[in-house]
Amino acid sequence: MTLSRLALLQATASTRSQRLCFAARGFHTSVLRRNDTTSVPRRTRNIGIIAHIDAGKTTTTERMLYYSGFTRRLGDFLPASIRLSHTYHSPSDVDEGSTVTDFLPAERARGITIQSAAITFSWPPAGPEAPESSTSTPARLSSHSHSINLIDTPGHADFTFEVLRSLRILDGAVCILDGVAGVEAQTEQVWRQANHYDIPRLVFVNKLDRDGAAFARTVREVGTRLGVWPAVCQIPWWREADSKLQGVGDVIGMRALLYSEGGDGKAMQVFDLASLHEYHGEFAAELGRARVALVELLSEHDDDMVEKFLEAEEDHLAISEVDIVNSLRKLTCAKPQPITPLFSGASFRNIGVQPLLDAVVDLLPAPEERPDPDTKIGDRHMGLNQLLSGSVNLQPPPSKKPGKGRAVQPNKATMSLKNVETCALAFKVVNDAKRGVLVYVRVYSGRIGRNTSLFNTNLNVTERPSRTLRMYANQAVDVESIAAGQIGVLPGLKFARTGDTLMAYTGANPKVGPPPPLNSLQLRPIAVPPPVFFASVEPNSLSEEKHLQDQLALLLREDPSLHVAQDPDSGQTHLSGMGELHLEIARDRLIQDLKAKARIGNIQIGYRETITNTSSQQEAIFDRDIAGKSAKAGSTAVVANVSDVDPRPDQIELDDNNVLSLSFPDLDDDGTPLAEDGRSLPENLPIEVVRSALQSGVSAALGRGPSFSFSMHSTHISLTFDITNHLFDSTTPAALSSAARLATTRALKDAASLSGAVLMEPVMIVTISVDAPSLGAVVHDISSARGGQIISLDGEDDDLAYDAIDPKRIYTPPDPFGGSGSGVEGLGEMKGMRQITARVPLKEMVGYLKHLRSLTAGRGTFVMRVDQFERMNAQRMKIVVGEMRGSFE
Ligand SMILES: Nc1nc2c(ncn2[C@@H]2O[C@H](COP(=O)(O)OP(=O)(O)OP(=O)(O)O)[C@@H](O)[C@H]2O)c(=O)[nH]1
Repeated sequence: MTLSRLALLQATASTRSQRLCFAARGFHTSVLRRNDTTSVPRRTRNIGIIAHIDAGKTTTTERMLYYSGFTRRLGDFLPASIRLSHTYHSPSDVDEGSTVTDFLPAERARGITIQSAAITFSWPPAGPEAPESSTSTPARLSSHSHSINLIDTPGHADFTFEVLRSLRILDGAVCILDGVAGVEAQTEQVWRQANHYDIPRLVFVNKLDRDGAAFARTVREVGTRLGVWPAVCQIPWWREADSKLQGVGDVIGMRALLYSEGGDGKAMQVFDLASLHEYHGEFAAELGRARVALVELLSEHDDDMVEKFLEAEEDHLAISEVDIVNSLRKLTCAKPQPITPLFSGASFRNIGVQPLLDAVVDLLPAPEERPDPDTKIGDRHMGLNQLLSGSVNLQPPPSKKPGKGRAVQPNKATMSLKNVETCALAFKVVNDAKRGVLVYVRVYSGRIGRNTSLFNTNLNVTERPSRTLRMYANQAVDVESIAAGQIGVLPGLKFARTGDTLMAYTGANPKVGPPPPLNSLQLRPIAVPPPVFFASVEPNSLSEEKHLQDQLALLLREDPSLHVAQDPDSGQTHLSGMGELHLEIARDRLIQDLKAKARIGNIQIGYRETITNTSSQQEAIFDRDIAGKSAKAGSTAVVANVSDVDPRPDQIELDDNNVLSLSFPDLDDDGTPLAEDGRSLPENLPIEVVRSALQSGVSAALGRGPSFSFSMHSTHISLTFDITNHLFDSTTPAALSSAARLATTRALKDAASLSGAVLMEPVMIVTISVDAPSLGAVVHDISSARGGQIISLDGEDDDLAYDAIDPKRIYTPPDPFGGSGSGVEGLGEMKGMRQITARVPLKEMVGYLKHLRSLTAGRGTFVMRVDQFERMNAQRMKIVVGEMRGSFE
């Protein structure tokens, strides 16, 4: 018998028919203790909250912080312990714009979450008020205080990259659904991304207090649209008289929690099954049915549960709470996840949040229980621990050119692994008005202390944090160090950007860093999606230019899905991003928060250019002074469309499907002259430096197409650096880069002059949710007026559709508003909202939300992502070019 159940029964023994009124275990508020034992990895949970926009992520997070004792009032801006020294008074809640996690001014103004904030708190609360029962009895994990690092992720489609960036450092996630809207398009998108990273997930069906709440339908949609069996662990408890949500039934612990109406949710009445039978017999019977369904579902996937069931003499209700939790935990952390534990409530009404927190601790994994983190060196992937244990051969393959292979010292690379002390991933950079730039890191091995030298493997620089902090929303607390499995914050770093890998390495000159190939190690690399919108940025005056460039650089450190390109001829700066809202927010951040004095032009679509012809060979010799010193270098370029060139094994993949092939006719792979008496590269120009300088020159040239100044797409560049004609005494990396840029630009112009430019446009995969009566009008609008192509209705022909889950086999309790529980008759209601998936050019989607709303009486929503860039036909190009000319005038 578990302690909580024991306590419950003791309490019920005296006045069995009376209802009990006490704060349930772990549901106390208490003083937050920062130096408790919760930094132990197995007592840590790194979790995120994911969902569709407005599902209630921020409200639920606020409640979590409140119940954990982190804030003293619902919606308090500052954590309780820090607030004591401030005289800060704030209104409450998202609607009033004062929540803890949405703290950027732009977020407050818009009432949506833009940047994910990382917050640490304890659950159950640590400190003297924490329950003492836990240490002696191995009951549920949630009877011990755990440290929860919570990342609040944004729900808007424009911030998908921000969600991805957070997902990769999470060990688990809570997916919040709106109990009225059900599974929405953005949720599906994020769910799939979480599948990609194998993130164990729980579901919380929120907003069940609202009229029209449909728990049963939402549960079934979890199965049919997210492709995972919903394991209903908590059912809503509707009031008999008026069907208002009053509490929840805990299917794991077989008890019911009754919340007082209008209360803060801390105190609740707890009924065990016997007293529930007396109080609300029908609900007690439903709780029993839910338990049967849960045990049946677990048994289908977990043989241990079958055994427990047999041990319990086939009585579903007799299986212990701990056995249920163990089975749920095992299946939640399985790869792929076959079931998702599902909870219910209404965080705005303070119902159901504490059991959800218990579930986070009980069912989601500790960092050490997660698979070995994906690591990349060159183009090879491996687990970090696998790498650090020395079981990966890091030797480069022998040179293919005969007779020129250099003997590599055996085990040299492997030996250097023992010097890797720490590996961490910078997953977020924020410019804090008070503390300067803060870099959020997740540490994967070792620990980061104050002054640890960190080598940035993306930028090849070493830097040291001035302090090590834990972040409590926008409040920072100093800590000695940040250990493996933890999330922390480093101030004082000047270069680290979101997504960079940081490594502490002993025994090397900090300026040089670890030896190759370790110096290129990447933790959990992600591909940055292509930007599809841009706007010009111009300083208000010349004197503002430097400040503007600094602030743009900061913006890019914060958000690598933004791009800044400078046109060397016009001097114009272009800021590009993934969506209209993305750029609008970037603009606000630049002007309002970072105080850049600049004008931002209209937001326009970022088309691409391509070529259909192969250029002639174009040679360029760069010969000019750079920083007062003469600099000279040369190179030769030929460009073609990628489809016209056979792929080479050593080609370099660049952004936008561009490909670079570098040729060194008189050098070996490692830079050694092929001829015995051949000229070699000078010491200050090793082959890696030459390669990287040439590549950066080519990338710069590709940023500006020959006809419309859009970036190039699907272009193959053959660049030749021949030591006899292109290397001079004054050759420097900067000169090499300039020569490569010049040669590539000339080749692009030559190719375009032969056949004219071709524009490419972003084509999106659009998922639209509409009410059934509007379906016809929306489909017609997409396919005729917008030139879109319908791919599927209700995900039927979608490649990604899940077909293994039969909604008739999903258990659900009945809904109070006419909906029904399990059974075929309940399925008709799922047709309430229909889903259209289509491919549509982005140009046709600009301003679409407003139009969709008018077609659907305000009920339609959509999300979209880039499918690919496609060549425009001549007629379409004429229209687009005409419009562009108009907008340029
Ligand atoms: N009735 C009801 N309203 C809720 C509940 N939870 C949240 N809301 C309301 O729903 C709206 C959106 O809530 P948020 O918490 O900001 O949602 P979010 O998911 O964080 O939204 P984004 O940050 O924009 O993605 C607000 O008006 C909340 O007050 C609930 O349980 N019941």
